[in-house]
Amino acid sequence: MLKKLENSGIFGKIRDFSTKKAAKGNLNRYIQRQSTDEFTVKAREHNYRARSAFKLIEINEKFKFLRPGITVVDVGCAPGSWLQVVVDKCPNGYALGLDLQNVLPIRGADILSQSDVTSPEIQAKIREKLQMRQGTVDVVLSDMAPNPTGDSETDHLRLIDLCRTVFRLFSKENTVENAFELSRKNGVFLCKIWDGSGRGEFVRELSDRFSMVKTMKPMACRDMSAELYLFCRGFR
Ligand SMILES: C[S@@+](CC[C@H](N)C(=O)[O-])C[C@H]1O[C@@H](n2cnc3c(N)ncnc32)[C@H](O)[C@@H]1O
Repeated sequence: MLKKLENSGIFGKIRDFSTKKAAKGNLNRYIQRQSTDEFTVKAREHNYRARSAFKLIEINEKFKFLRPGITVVDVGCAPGSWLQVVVDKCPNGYALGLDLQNVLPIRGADILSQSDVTSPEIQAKIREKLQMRQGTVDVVLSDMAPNPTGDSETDHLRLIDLCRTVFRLFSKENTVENAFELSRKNGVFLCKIWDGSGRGEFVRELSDRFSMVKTMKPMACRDMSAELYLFCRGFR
């Protein structure tokens, strides 16, 4: 990759030699981090499908919300590393994952591939699957990421919108036809956002419905990334 960039002439545009050397050095370090960073290596060792497994593991170590026997819905689950963690931490529970993309099967999880959470038909399917269980959900996870447009503010607002769609699906006074119920006994909603101007308002909306809303950036998030996780507990 470094060679390709060199050939593209990008470094030729930097006149100052020391700056050029520093830029190449930074990029080299970045490329190395991509393929060998601690979490990528650990993910391979533990057979997780993605390094993001360690984000959920860290958040769970802090808040201890994944436990045996619970029902978990994981929205935007592909390739499936969060689901792998859920299945592992919640034996005898029920894990339902869905994603726009195809997701390879995971033993112990129910998966809806090629499924858009904003579609009423898919929402009806989720509700149907949950009704076959006890009906309420203990934990709703959303690690969704829409395709980036390149404009960070637009991307930020689109992701908040997606998170809001999920939030409204289990909200008490919602009028969404296919809503399902989040447990009032310590129900948890964990969602990823990309930081930006709409964060405050969304956190306020969540705070109206949850007794606790915490913002965190797990160690496995890449340094440059604007991603943050909102952990909400105590649904009312
Ligand atoms: C960062 S990945 C999730 C990684 C996953 N947590 C894991 O650990 O394997 C984000 C996913 O969100 C999905 N996604 C984006 N918009 C979606 C939507 N409207 N409905 C369902 N999934 C969506 C994408 O297809 C993508 O696979």
